[in-house]
Amino acid sequence: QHPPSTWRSWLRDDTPPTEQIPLAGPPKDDRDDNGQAQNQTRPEQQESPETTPKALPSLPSDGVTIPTLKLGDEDAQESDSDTDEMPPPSFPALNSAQRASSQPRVSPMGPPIQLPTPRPSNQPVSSLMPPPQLKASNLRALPTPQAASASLRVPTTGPLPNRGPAPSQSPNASLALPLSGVAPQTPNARGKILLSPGHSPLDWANLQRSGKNLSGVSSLIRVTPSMLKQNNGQKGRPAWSVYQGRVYNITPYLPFHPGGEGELRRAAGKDGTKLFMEVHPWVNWENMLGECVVGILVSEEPVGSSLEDMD
Ligand code: HEM
Repeated sequence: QHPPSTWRSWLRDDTPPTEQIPLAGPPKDDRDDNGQAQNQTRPEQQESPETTPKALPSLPSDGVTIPTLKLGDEDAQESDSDTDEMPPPSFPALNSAQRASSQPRVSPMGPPIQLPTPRPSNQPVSSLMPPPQLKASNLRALPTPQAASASLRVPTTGPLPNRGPAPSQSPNASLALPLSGVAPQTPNARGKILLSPGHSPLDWANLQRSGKNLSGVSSLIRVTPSMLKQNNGQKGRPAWSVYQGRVYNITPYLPFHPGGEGELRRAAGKDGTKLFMEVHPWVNWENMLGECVVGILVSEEPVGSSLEDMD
């Protein structure tokens, strides 16, 4: 398909436009970059490069819009010329179904040419997922001032847990502890006690990492109920306690127990699982007493049996 001769006339007959018109980069001299002057003044330029290129008189200059050439898109040249005063191509016909539809133009010279569909820059790319919709139900409600203050409130009664004594100039003088030295194990509102210095949870964690033998045994042993009952922490004996079948030496942990030594002693020499679970099922005793494991609780040994026989 060839363009109409009326606007084809300014091109050299022997030169296809795609070969002669520079399609990339800025103009290298002061010529017009519409391609007309370049093509028509080339011979003069080759003879005298200093001559300013001029359009030939055959160029229609009165009121005719010069088609703009786009980079590497010969088809765009044709579509640009369609918007001018040039007559449209003879095929397809103006009232044909091909023009009415959005199908690409069918060329008699070859397969249909797919025109790039211009996309407005403010519309999303269709192959991408749309952004998620924000629903009010998906958002967590902010805590109300009442709930926030209740959860963050410092206990109003008793000493502060794991802290030093309150200063004497405390605004609430009636709750201030006497600065007498050793901190008493006074339960607070949650039943926690004031641990003596050097017995914080962090101190216990450091002691567990120290490598000291906290179990009191050189290797894990089988503990019978009678052995457990004997090691109840009284008369200088160690305090053993069973939690879910494992026997722990709770003796070194006694001064570190946030609930107080007395509470912990209630489970000495017996199975403390039920007591433990009643008070603080969220506490991970396997981690906290990992270095205190003595062994496992077994049923009472028959007389004469040994550990080897049970293997
Ligand atoms: C050897 C096993 C035990 C370990 C490792 C242990 C550990 C702990 C820990 C870490 C806390 C602080 C909990 C917190 O701040 O949320 C605590 C508190 C407490 N524990 Fe234990 N405990 C043990 C056994 C027991 C037993 C047998 C009792 C009672 C018979 C007991 C009674 C308490 C009480 C009353 C508190 C204070 C209240 C509380 O924090 O909720 N504990 N214990």
